[in-house]
Amino acid sequence: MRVVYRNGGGDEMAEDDDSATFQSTLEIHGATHQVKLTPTHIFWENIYNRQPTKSSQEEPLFRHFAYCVPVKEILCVNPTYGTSYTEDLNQDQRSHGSPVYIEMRPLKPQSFTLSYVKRSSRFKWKVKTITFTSKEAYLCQQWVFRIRNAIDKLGLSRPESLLVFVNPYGGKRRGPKIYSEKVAPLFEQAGIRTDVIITQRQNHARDIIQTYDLSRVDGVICVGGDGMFAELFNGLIDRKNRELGLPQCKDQVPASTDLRIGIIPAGSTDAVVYTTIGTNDPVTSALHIIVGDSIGLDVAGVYSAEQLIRYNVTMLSYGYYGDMLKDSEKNRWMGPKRYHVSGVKKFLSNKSYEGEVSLLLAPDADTSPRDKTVCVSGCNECRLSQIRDEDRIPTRNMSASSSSGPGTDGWHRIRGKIKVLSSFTMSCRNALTPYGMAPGAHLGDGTTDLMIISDCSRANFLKHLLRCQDKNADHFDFDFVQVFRVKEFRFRSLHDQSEDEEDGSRAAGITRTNHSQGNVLNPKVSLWNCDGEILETTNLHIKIHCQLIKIFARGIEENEQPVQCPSCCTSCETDS
Ligand SMILES: Nc1ncnc2c1ncn2[C@@H]1O[C@H](COP(=O)(O)OP(=O)(O)OP(=O)(O)O)[C@@H](O)[C@H]1O
Repeated sequence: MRVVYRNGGGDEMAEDDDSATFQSTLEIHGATHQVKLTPTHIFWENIYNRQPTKSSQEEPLFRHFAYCVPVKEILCVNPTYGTSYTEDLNQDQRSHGSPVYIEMRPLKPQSFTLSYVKRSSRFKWKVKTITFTSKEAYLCQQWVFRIRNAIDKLGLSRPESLLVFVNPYGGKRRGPKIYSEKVAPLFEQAGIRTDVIITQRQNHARDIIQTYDLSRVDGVICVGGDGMFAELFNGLIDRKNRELGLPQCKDQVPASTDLRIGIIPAGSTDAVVYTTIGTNDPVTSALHIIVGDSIGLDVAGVYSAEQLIRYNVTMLSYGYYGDMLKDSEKNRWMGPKRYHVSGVKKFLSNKSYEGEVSLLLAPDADTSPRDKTVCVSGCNECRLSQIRDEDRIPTRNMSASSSSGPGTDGWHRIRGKIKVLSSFTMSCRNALTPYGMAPGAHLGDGTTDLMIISDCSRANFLKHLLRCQDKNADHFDFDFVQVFRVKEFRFRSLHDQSEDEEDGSRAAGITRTNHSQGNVLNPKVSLWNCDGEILETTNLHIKIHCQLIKIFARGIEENEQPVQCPSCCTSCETDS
């Protein structure tokens, strides 16, 4: 028999005949249910609600609705005990009766609660708790044991201990409140130990990571925005490579970090959580951490004169977005609205900057930034890229379609007045651009989507900006916009006297540099916006490192739809 099962994320087909490892009848709200456990799912259905097939055409499917939860999305299962005798005594009896109480509880559980992930509105997860009861206490003990065993057998690598950094300064400054009210109780319920540090200053978290005993934790969490996340992964990559004695320079592939990073969104943009989970809901992020999700993210190494400046994962942008960020820092008190104010100011100033972009196209360019395919959970392109990267298969070179052809070294060169030069290592979804600034970019394919907007009129630039917010429009489809999927690129300003250092001596060690501070005063050069932080070095060389870090997420879930509870459902209980 096959049954259509229903969980919070949509109807799901699952075989329930042969693979049941445990089953019995149990009661939910006094109604008898048939409950089954298989290695991957737990199912329950009200045995009196079975709907026989209406016609023979429905065979072999015996279609009726039951409930199904994947074992990997069970948060915890706990026995519950009946009320104690003393709880039945009223306050008067307690205070004036016998000074000594003997607590009398049933020794064995007569019920157990199952807490699991339930999908609510788009991409959002919440906790659902349901209580199963039985007159046979032994049966409840067995269920708790079997379900815990099923979770263990999946080998999910769920965290037991976490180092948590809370940024009290980012976004609307609600990080500490979000953590203590929405996230800490969930970690506690899941039995996760935490060491919580409220950051006191910029780079505080990065400094702590350099010396903290990381062997004690299974992950590092930031409660903050993209800037805070960047601090954490920069700190972790630094630490790993320092311990291995690897220099962080352009020609050295950095070692990847083992510890996963979790992000509880409390920033202004939260592009990483929007792109990897689909929503900036703190509870959803906490639940992805608790169930032990994992996904690899590409990291762009940003180098100047061969030396590493920093690592980047979202947007790295020169021109308009750099100027806008610089201006917005003065208005941090406005919260996220500061970006709108500065965006308008910089739009009106309509500046472009002369420079040269050199780029090396992605070697396995079966995909393009303008593909309509979106990187989703379990993305095949990212999986293949990781295998290719591990095997280091020699790559072929492709010619660019709209740039000057490659030189003998395989590099394409584009020179001119540039309004925006943006590299998107992920699609960079956010509240304003729901499909992201680079909708086709992948999380882990070892490439970045490089957009070049040439000098253009304000009206044309406005058209482009408006299209970024329209999911049906292609904001790359203008003659002043070019986009390439690249593995590596360089930028050189035609007006930066202070930096012709690409051929300088190779740096060793992990010292990070920030050259040419003098450029801040040079009106002919702009700044870089690197994951929402300002970089004042103008001439940069960028290299993408495939899936260098791992985070607690699974990517955007395709076809995810909330499901309305049918009226027959007896399973709905408390949402915590
Ligand atoms: N106590 C603190 N005081 C000042 N700055 C801090 C403090 N703690 C952390 N920071 C810094 O605050 C910066 C911004 O933080 P965060 O990324 O969390 O918020 P945001 O910039 O508002 O959000 P987003 O990056 O998503 O736009 C980070 O660079 C971080 O280093």
